[in-house]
Amino acid sequence: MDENMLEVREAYKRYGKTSPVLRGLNMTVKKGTIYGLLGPSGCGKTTLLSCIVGKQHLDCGYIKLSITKRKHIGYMPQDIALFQEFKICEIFSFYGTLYGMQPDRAQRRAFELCTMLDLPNQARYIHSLSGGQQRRVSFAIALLHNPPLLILDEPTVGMDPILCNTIWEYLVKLAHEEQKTIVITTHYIEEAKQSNTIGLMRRGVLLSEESPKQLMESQNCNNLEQAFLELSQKQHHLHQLEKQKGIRYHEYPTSRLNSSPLSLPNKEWFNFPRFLAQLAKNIKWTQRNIGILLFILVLPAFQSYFFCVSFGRDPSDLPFAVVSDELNGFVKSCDELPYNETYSAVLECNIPKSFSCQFMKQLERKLDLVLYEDLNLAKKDASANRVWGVLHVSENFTRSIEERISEGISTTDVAINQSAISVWMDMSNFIIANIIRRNIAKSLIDFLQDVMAACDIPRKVGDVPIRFYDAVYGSNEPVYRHSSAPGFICAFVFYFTLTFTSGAIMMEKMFGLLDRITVAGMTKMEVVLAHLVVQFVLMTAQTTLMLVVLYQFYDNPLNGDFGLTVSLLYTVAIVGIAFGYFLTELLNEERLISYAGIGMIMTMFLINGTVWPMEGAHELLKVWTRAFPIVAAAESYNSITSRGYDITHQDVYMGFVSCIAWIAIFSLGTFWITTRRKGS
Ligand SMILES: Nc1ncnc2c1ncn2[C@@H]1O[C@H](COP(=O)(O)OP(=O)(O)OP(=O)(O)O)[C@@H](O)[C@H]1O
Repeated sequence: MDENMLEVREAYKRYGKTSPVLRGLNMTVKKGTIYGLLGPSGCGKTTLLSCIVGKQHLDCGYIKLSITKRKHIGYMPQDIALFQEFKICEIFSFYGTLYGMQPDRAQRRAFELCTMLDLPNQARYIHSLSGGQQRRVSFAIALLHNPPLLILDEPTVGMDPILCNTIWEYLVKLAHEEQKTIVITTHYIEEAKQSNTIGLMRRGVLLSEESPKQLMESQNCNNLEQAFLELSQKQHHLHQLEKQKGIRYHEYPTSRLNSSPLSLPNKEWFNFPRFLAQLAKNIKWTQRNIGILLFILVLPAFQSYFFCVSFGRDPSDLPFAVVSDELNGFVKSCDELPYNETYSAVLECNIPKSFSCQFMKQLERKLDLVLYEDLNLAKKDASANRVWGVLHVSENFTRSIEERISEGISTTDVAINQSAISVWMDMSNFIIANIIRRNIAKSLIDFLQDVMAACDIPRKVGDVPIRFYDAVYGSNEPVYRHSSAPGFICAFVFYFTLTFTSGAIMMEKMFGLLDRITVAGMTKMEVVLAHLVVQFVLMTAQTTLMLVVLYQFYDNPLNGDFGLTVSLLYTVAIVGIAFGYFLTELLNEERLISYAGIGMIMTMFLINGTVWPMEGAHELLKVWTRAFPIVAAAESYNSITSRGYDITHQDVYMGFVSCIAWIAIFSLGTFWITTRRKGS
């Protein structure tokens, strides 16, 4: 092994249940040599390199490296994998810190590489560079710390031939003069001639592993392409023969006895400079995407504002038809009624105009009354959705009301019928229908009290015989918004942190950035902590704005301890972050994560009491609904803010317990999927 930098033995690898990509591959790379790995597209070169640098695990077999630290590898992935919002110099400084280089050394080395690779001014942003220039920056990063082992996945794709030549000359110099070991994949077979060894890969195995000269001699060819063709044909014929004879060499092994991860575990789980570099990178990204930042900051405040001004307020300007036969054929409106007389022989009622007008006066405070003369026309308009309903008052309404008061139980059936107000309503909207019904009933009670007063009877005689004392919690005139606010606030805090976390992680994952920085030595812990710092600052700003809107500008109840309220919101935010990480590991696709996030928040709104109280849910749902993320937290938030409970109350601490349990579940889930993924 002393002579060898890298050994791969009996390597098997497949993705899911598909046919294996690596089928018992063996590879040996000597120290101080260039190893050109050639093969057709899809033969498994990138998969093999990913296993060598530790991005993935083999299913079976092992990889032996004679280096001891991850940072001894210089890795250039196939994807460009660069932070687009960074300047060239900032990228070098970032990777310099990851590799543990002194800033001035990193700068000097960056300058050398930029000159050699003919890169533009280091103050240029990555996104302003051409594809080829970005590839060269990516190549320079792999060389930055002058590592003993270079793993380069197609570094020369799309490059100018002169530059390719310069790069190969440089690689040859590195291998021969500085004893660096280089494993390089390329599609340009001819350029690989400069390698010391060529590995020809096809169908997941190496067909040969020789120097270019030996390879051409052994295949009796005078160029590498022909040699590769010869070997491929031999492999094909052998494969056909084996198939005919029913021999199945290189099948995926049923046991995983030899499977082993890369022999370079990252022992240092946390390194402060690396953490700072990642944090500075996150801050820079946030600063350079100021539009997104402002959107993230202001959106919750806007949502809170819209919630306060639109949610739970009584619908107004609802048109409602009134047909009063007391007026019909006589006058057009109550204003035109000329008289003021009593009809009762017993009572001396001082009736201002008529009782139907008195009732309408109460009702028009709540509804937009439209007077009709014809009942059928009013009903037609209700059917045509022009009014929310029709209210009909009979011709003898005032007289029959008086009779009901004066005659009591001797009131005639005719008077009882004529004193009843008839209503036909559009009940298609549950909330509006119930509010109209409530308003009619309330107006009727107020009207009856007016009648009592008009007839010189104490007002309270017309009162409903029930007395509501001061509310134990909340107000005597409950506002729907107040009871929905806890569910709304908790769901939004959860959702915002979830989207920000998954967005940030996916952005790094999608372009291969996360893999690259991980290979360069960054640990998951450093990535997570750096993200958490930015997330907490943003979350604090978001929550502050949200709370100001909800509690300073609008009168939502805040009766409990403010510190406890904020602590609960932070706990909810951590659930959102944990769920964000979980989704990014589970789904690995931005679109699916968005669907999952939206599905989650919709479900929350349905079951956490925002739209309807949990107590109204089906019995079976009621049993487990509190176990759902954020539902117990919303209940806890309500108990703190509306009832003023403290942490010792079960309703309050169960919110925290539920959140902590979900944080643990999502974190363990993330950990489990991460470890499984590497192996698949
Ligand atoms: N993450 C993945 N999930 C499922 N299949 C994958 C994944 N990555 C690669 N593959 C499949 O594995 C096979 C080998 O892919 P790989 O990228 O290793 O080939 P390659 O030789 O590097 O190809 P190229 O030269 O085009 O880059 C391909 O069939 C590819 O579709």
